[in-house]
Amino acid sequence: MQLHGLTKKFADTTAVDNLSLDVAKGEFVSLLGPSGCGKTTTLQMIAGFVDVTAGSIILDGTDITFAKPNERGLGIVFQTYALFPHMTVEKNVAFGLEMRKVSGSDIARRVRDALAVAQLEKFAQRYPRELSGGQRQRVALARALVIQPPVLLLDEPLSNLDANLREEMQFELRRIQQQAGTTTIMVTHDQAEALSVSDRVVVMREGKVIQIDEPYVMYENPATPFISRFVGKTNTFAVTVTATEQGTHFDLDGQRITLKDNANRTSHAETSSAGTSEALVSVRPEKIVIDRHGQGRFAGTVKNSFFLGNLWMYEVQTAFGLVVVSVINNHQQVYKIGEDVSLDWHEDALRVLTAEPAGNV
Ligand SMILES: Nc1ncnc2c1ncn2[C@@H]1O[C@H](COP(=O)(O)OP(=O)(O)OP(=O)(O)O)[C@@H](O)[C@H]1O
Repeated sequence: MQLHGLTKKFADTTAVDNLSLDVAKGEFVSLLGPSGCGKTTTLQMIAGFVDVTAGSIILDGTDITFAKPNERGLGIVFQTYALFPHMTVEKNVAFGLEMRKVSGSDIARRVRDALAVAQLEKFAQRYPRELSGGQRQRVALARALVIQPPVLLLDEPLSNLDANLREEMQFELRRIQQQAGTTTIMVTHDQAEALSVSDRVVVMREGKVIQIDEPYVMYENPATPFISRFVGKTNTFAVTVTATEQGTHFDLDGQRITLKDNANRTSHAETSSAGTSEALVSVRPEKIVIDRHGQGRFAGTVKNSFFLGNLWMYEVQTAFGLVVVSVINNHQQVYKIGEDVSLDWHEDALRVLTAEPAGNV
């Protein structure tokens, strides 16, 4: 499916601004961004529920920009997955095929297959009220997949589930999608969900696409300070970067730090005649090494500690601000509030983010 310059204006709001995206067959793409960034409007335009102001939607070579929703044949699962309460799971899943006048024996076979993929066989004769939230969500998925849609649209499909179930269902969603091989576009504001299930993530902000990348690439190389904070947690420091023939460096707490070539994702930094530019340097909490024996280059004091089960998170006061450090809980590295520590990181861990205009970070 290709989206070309998709734009939606509501009176004085441009909800979606010139969005282009090419989704490959079988690919799982997530639209990720904060509330109001235009994700749902994009999905609604693809589904045909919202008219397009400009641009086009191409499905398997056919322009469907102005097709009615039911002519598009897309599978759709919304946050409130309205199952038919008076129908069994089996009947709910069969409904779309009956509407399409598929023959009885084909219906039975396809429903059986869809229930198997969603691991719902033993619930086939139950009613929705007799199922848990996660099971109901799997019925909604099976119902959407059974029609073998060319594209499956998911709008915050897991947001009604509680935290544990949600995480479990992320893996389920990925498994079911891969097994069915269905091209999928999902809307979410949850970055962990987007990273864990998608082949590629599209980050949107104020109607515009600001980065499209594979989850790992996006996490390692966020294009802007906004993305580095929105996708995962990070520490940022404002520094003055100097470019010389020998390389690029900046000073932090009396140390000269030379940047590796891979550190600079954004190339449009304004460089002054002295060869300096203002930049934000970022380093992820898990890439910082904390040490109580003074092995690191930067001195600090533990201000706060948070136990997260698999991780400890420490807030460490340094000369260049409060730094968040995460350490895997391996029973060895437990630091107390008030303890003096030192911090360091591998030079590969640094990323330089060009500062966005004031008020836009
Ligand atoms: N029917 C409408 N009329 C006017 N403005 C609208 C309409 N629908 C959406 N908008 C506006 O368009 C912008 C994008 O909304 P959209 O619902 O696509 O965002 P979103 O990223 O999906 O947010 P959320 O995560 O909160 O659902 C918002 O500023 C919203 O107020």
